[in-house]
Amino acid sequence: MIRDLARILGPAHRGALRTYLAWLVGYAVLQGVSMALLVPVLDALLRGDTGQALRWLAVMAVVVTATCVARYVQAMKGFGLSLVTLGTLHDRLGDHVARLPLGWFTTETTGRLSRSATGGVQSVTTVTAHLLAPVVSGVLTPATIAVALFVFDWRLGVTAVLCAPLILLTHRWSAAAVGRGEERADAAATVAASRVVEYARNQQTLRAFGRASGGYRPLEDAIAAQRTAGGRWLAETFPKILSGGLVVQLSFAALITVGTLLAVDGSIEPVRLVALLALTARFTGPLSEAAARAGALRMAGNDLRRLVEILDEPPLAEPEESRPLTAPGEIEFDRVGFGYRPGEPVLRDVSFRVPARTMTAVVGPSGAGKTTLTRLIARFFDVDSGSVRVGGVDVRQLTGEDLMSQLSLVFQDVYLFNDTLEANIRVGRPDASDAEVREAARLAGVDELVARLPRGWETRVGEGGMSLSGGERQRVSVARAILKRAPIVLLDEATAALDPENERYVQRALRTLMEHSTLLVIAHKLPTVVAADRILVLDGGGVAEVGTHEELLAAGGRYTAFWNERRRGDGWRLVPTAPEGGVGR
Ligand SMILES: Nc1ncnc2c1ncn2[C@@H]1O[C@H](COP(=O)(O)OP(=O)(O)OP(=O)(O)O)[C@@H](O)[C@H]1O
Repeated sequence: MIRDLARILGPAHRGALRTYLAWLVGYAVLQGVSMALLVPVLDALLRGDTGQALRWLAVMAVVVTATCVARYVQAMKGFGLSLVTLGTLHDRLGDHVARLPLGWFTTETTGRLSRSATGGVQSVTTVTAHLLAPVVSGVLTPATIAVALFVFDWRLGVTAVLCAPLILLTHRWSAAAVGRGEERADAAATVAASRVVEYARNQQTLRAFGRASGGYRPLEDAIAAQRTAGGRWLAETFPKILSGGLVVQLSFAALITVGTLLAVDGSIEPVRLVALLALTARFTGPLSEAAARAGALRMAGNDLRRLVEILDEPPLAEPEESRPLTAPGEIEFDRVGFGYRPGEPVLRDVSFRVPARTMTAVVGPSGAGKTTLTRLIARFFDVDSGSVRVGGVDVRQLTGEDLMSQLSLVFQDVYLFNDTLEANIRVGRPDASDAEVREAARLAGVDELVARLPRGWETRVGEGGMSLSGGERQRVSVARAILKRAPIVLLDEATAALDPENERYVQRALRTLMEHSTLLVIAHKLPTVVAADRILVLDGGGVAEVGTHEELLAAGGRYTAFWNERRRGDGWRLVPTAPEGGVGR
């Protein structure tokens, strides 16, 4: 745990951690020594040797003063460190998460991150503020007392030393059970939390299918599992915690028994025995305190480990500096192999080139890997084999910033910030002039939308853009892309969002984008496919066919079959609905 803490604090604060630990150890030992000094003081007092008692009392006063100073310093340093831990953890988590591959952010990992960044960080800060001191002093103070018992009477010392491992083992056993139980309870709580989010997010779907009132089975199961894990945790750990306390009391009883037997035997004076029994009472007190806090410390240790695990997630390896682009605006896949899970390839040996300022339409059955292609270009994931090149350079040899400056992404899941429409478009290029923002909005059909909204440009769109329709959100996203003027645009022509009106605007926007950029479009609409310079047919994890619409129809292969099938379907129309016509060069 100390190692994890040192790793989180980093080299800048490791010295402070060492100093804190040194003061803590000093305090624990001094506390043991000050307690041990009770024996000669009481011994002298009970004998009636006041002078000797006063001399020992003076020594004790010095040691007690030193103990108080050490206690104060270690407590202040502990609090200071806990504040440093809080700040460092938030900074490091923030920096690290910003460098993680986007593919890392699943519902589960996001839930884990959110729990760790809030409750987990709070729990870790209690380690140096509250938990470590009682546990360390609860072990070291009794150890010092055991050494003193040896000095005063070796037989009592041996009894204490024999009891100590038993006490420590019992405490370790119960703390380990607390830790294991907490891990299970935490895992169940994380699942339950993500199910709650899922339940809230999917209300629309659940209601549409009449599933909202009858309960949501995955959520109920997750809550039941959380309850079971919590109950099991309590049932397993409670007896162990109790037995920890029992062992402490039994050890105290053993020390009294041995002391009494020695007094009966006459090998220890009753007066001395009284003094030694006062010391043995102090032997068990800190141990009980340590036992009480050991479970909490173990839980904080689990939180710490989970944070370290997040910080250990390998970030996207980025070069310090990008390699210069050799073919600006070009996209190339060179024998790319990729799968989301090991042993389950989605793309196999995929090679193709999209020359600069041309338009390529990607078509293929659902699940063929069309979206995956765009994710690899944007480096949400790294390829397993081969290379994806943007502007002639492997995306792994470009910094994240430089890669993103080459790309505009118009994907299905458009996120709109809870801000005005204008601010949402300006995200594309924050330093754009007002006129440029308006022009981009006009080309994407957002101005027509603005005219309909009560507060026009100042209309705030809700969090995640919920107050706009899917098609309207997509128009805002297209306006962002137009404004950004990136050399390459990756566009997913979301079928659901493309009613005839939206489609008209998207087609117009595509024409504008084509003037400056290379376009890779996951195409669902016939006009887009027909207008593309090249069509890439993706199937079975590979490129099945490449060519123009005419070439591919003439070839009579997979595209022709696909075309005929889709032409019969709703999503494809032979005649473009747009009055201005389809996309044309
Ligand atoms: N994040 C992910 N984790 C694991 N598997 C994934 C993930 N995203 C996609 N897949 C799987 O990879 C395969 C290709 O998915 P992809 O979304 O690229 O297909 P697509 O051709 O775009 O499909 P569609 O037209 O239905 O959107 C599918 O089998 C899909 O289940």
